[in-house]
Amino acid sequence: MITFPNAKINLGLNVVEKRPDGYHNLETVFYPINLQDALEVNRLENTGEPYRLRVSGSTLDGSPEDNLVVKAYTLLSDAYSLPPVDIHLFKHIPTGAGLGGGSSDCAFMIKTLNEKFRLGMSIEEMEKHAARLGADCAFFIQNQPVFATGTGNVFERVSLSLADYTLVLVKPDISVSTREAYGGIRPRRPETSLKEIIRRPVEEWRDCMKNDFEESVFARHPEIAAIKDKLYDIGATYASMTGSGSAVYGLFRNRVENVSEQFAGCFCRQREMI
Ligand SMILES: C[C@@](CO)(OP(=O)(O)O)[C@H](O)COP(=O)(O)OP(=O)(O)OC[C@H]1O[C@@H](n2ccc(N)nc2=O)[C@H](O)[C@@H]1O
Ligand SMILES: Nc1ncnc2c1ncn2[C@@H]1O[C@H](COP(=O)(O)OP(=O)(O)O)[C@@H](O)[C@H]1O
Repeated sequence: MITFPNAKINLGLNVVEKRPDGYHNLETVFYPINLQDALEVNRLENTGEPYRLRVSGSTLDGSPEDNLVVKAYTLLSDAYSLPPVDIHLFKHIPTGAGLGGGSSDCAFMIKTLNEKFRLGMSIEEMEKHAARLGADCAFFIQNQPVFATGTGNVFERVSLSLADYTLVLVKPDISVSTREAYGGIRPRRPETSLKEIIRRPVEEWRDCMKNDFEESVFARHPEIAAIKDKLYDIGATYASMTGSGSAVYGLFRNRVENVSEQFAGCFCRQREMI
């Protein structure tokens, strides 16, 4: 069985408070985008191993046990009797980007195992398992635009469509650690809730929709700030870093000419919004 785990962007991100467990409560809108890995899962016959993982496309650091698709398999193996599996992951979504690629692979692995081996889990059960493996994994179970609170695991559906926009996504060759990014933040509640801001026209977002990670990440990496400025220079209606970075996106009313040349040296993709 083959599925295509997609990336997300954050529309605004407010880190509102630090929790006693060291994590942070946030408010953000998660929005799925058209940039995908591929994940194939088959039964593994006659090898005696519980699983085999092959990764192609871009390389990933760490051993197979560190991979979130294997963590998802291992977690579900504790609760259900699962046969050995042969996993092939084609990585296309850049990592350390704020695009949630690893989290999406994890959630799609849970959905695949549920369907392929008829585990009978409800959406809520799958979300609960996903949330144990990463703060933003649960979003990818339903994969619909949501206003997210808590650590990024409490969702409220929002009726928002950006289907009329073109996305330009630019990821410089810089990785930002999520843990470090949270460390650079002084949490506070925004004056206007994001839930209210997303109801305004996209043209107004530039003046009121903020990603709280930008201040400290841009101070450390001015190259990332320069990408955002350039996206506005070439006509973006709205531009922002996504999540804890380092990818930056622009929403455009029309397609952009020669976009790869404008951001030479960066991973750069242009896609219609979902
Ligand atoms: C910043 C966000 C916003 O969408 O996305 P990304 O930039 O990773 O895509 C998420 O909150 C990232 O979620 P995720 O990437 O799943 O985080 P995890 O692996 O669970 O946590 C990595 C580390 O970040 C910190 N962390 C994470 C989430 C959170 N709400 N508060 C935190 O303080 C913790 O120090 C944790 O050890
Ligand atoms: N299947 C996977 N794909 C990508 N990263 C993974 C995966 N499994 C584990 N990881 C680890 O998770 C970390 C965060 O990955 P990812 O979710 O892609 O980025 P981000 O948190 O920037 O959105 C990476 O540093 C990587 O080592």
